Amino acid sequence: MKTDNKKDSYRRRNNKINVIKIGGNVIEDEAKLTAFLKDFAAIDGQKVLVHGGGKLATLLAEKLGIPAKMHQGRRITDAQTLEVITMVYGGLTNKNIVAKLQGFGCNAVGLSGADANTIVAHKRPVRAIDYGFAGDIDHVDGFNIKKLLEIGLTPVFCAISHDKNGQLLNTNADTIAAEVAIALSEFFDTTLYYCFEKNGVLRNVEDENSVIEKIDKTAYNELKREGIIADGMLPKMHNCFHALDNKVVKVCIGNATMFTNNRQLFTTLTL
Ligand SMILES: Nc1ncnc2c1ncn2[C@@H]1O[C@H](COP(=O)(O)OP(=O)(O)O)[C@@H](O)[C@H]1O
Ligand SMILES: CC(=O)N[C@@H](CCC(=O)OP(=O)(O)O)C(=O)O
Repeated sequence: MKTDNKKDSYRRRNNKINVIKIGGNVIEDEAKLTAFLKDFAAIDGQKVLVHGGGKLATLLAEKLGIPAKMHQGRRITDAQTLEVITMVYGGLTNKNIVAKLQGFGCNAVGLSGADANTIVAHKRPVRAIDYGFAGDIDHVDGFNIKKLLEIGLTPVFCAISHDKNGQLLNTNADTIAAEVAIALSEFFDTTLYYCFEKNGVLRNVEDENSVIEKIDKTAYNELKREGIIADGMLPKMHNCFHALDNKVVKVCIGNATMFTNNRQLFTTLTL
């Protein structure tokens, strides 16, 4: 109890942090990605970026003759696919993002979960589906991430974890963002933003003006039942509520332009 009070008062005194996840459709669009990174660099205070890149991995794998296999939005990651995603997420995408952020004056450091032992996972056990080298997170080292922030660096995570036994694992970027936000909530008041190409959770996925501004758990279940939330939005929202259930203060889903466009609507999740 004593330790909790100490942690809480440390958090209240100092610390707010934004954990921001950017999705694959924005990453794939050079102009949109650059605009987003410029906005991200300009955000005041401490921040962490988590990026996906699933779309680019699919494109490059196919160019190499490795067909992408997905099940319920998760990539089935065989040994060859693991090589591709390591090159794409940990290499090309992560390093490009870090270089662009440096160009915008943000001192970013690119990380996979193996770096500084930040994200430890285990290979998902084979049940009905064998996901191959897909990792389910066991632990995020919020303390090590805080250390990087304290020396003025902005961590930029790709969607790769490791098993502490020499094995890299592919882990969904939305899940990484939620677990990083949860781990940092031990030290900070944490807000988690999921940014993508749409304006938020939409009542009609074809209509960008149909943003649902607030969704609580009851509304979430109803929207699922009505089929309004589907596909990639299902695991994303599951991650949102998981974060809110675990001390993340605020969770929003919105367009990658939401940080500079004051009139932009977005969705806020509440318990
Ligand atoms: N109600 C909804 N509102 C917005 N997007 C939705 C909705 N239902 C399903 N989607 C789909 O979910 C996708 C976002 O999930 P995903 O592709 O996993 O995101 P990301 O690009 O962040 O990885 C959107 O591109 C959209 O096609
Ligand atoms: C296990 C698993 O599915 N990993 C994801 C990681 C990338 C990701 O999440 O990218 P987006 O955010 O752009 O979708 C994948 O390989 O597609």
